[in-house]
Amino acid sequence: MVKDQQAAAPSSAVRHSPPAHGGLAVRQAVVRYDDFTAVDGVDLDVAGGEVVALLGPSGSGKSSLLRAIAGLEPLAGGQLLWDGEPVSEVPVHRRGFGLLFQDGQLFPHRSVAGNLAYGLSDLVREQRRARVAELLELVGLDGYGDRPVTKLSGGQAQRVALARALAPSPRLLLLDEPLSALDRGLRERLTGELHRILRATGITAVYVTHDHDEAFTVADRVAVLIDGRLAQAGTPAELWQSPQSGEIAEFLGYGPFVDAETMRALAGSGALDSVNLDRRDSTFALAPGALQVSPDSGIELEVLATRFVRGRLEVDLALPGGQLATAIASAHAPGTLNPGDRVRARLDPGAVVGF
Ligand SMILES: Nc1ncnc2c1ncn2[C@@H]1O[C@H](COP(=O)(O)OP(=O)(O)OP(=O)(O)O)[C@@H](O)[C@H]1O
Repeated sequence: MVKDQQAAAPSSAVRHSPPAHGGLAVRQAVVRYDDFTAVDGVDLDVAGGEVVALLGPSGSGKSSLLRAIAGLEPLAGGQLLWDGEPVSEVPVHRRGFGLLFQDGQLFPHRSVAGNLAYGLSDLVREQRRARVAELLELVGLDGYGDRPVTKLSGGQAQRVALARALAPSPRLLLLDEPLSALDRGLRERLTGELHRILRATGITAVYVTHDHDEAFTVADRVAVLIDGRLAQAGTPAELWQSPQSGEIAEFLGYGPFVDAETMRALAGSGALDSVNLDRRDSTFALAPGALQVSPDSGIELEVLATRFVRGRLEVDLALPGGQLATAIASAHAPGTLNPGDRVRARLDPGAVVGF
């Protein structure tokens, strides 16, 4: 697999702006394992220079679709086009696509520079050296060229793996959960880094993740897969503002879900007419932070538990229907609210969607 990836047609320059042409079209893609259908008629377009995240719960078919795009899994139906040309029958190493997996699969016996230079054998020595230096700078590892890869931290190793995947300037970069083996803090930092690096190269990319925050940070558009089908695709803002089903909203981090009666109690009269709410809806989903503890107005609710998270107090409250909802108590110091206390809470109607 690594060999195939490295054999992808190399070229010498990092692109610093999106290509004028190029783009992937997935048409009615089907991936089957025996009689189990893992990807079920997915249509997806990725324009040149665009980063699209495939987001979905475990087992929703994200990796299967990515592997089919790479050519590592055959399509049982549908088509893949690059720049309008069919590529479904093109072997992996001739697609010109780069791959990056959770475990970057570096060559352990080579140095950092040796790993990066592997796919650059068509360049003369000086060009190769310059390209390796350029890539190390791009991923924030200036001066690490001589390091054995066995002496890198997990985060550094994934940066090297990314640089190696970018080295031959693939026309499409396919990333499968590239940060999921790292701990949370590092993952959050590297997510922002990845966003910067992908933008700086102007590369076209498909990024598989089950983490909505990661998808929203890295991608221009997000395609949500559920049970092998494309449930919804849009920009992060479009998805967040208008999830098309409760299932998608839940997966994006909305919750709790409340009925219209509870919603009316929370919102107060009139609030159901505000932008996002429709009186015909029967279920409403609250975004994280939709409820705020307020000293002087709002509905009175009982405190069930409190937590101090990232410098602010979060309070679990019992809603009128008995459900639990977390509110932010920005004006309260830790220890000033306790289980059993009653507080007032206000709802931000813009942070609620109805179904
Ligand atoms: N080689 C295989 N043989 C049989 N079934 C498979 C194979 N690979 C995946 N599957 C099944 O296909 C479905 C989709 O798997 P896939 O790995 O594509 O999902 P995913 O969304 O990437 O999940 P995860 O986030 O857990 O990696 C799952 O039910 C999985 O068990």
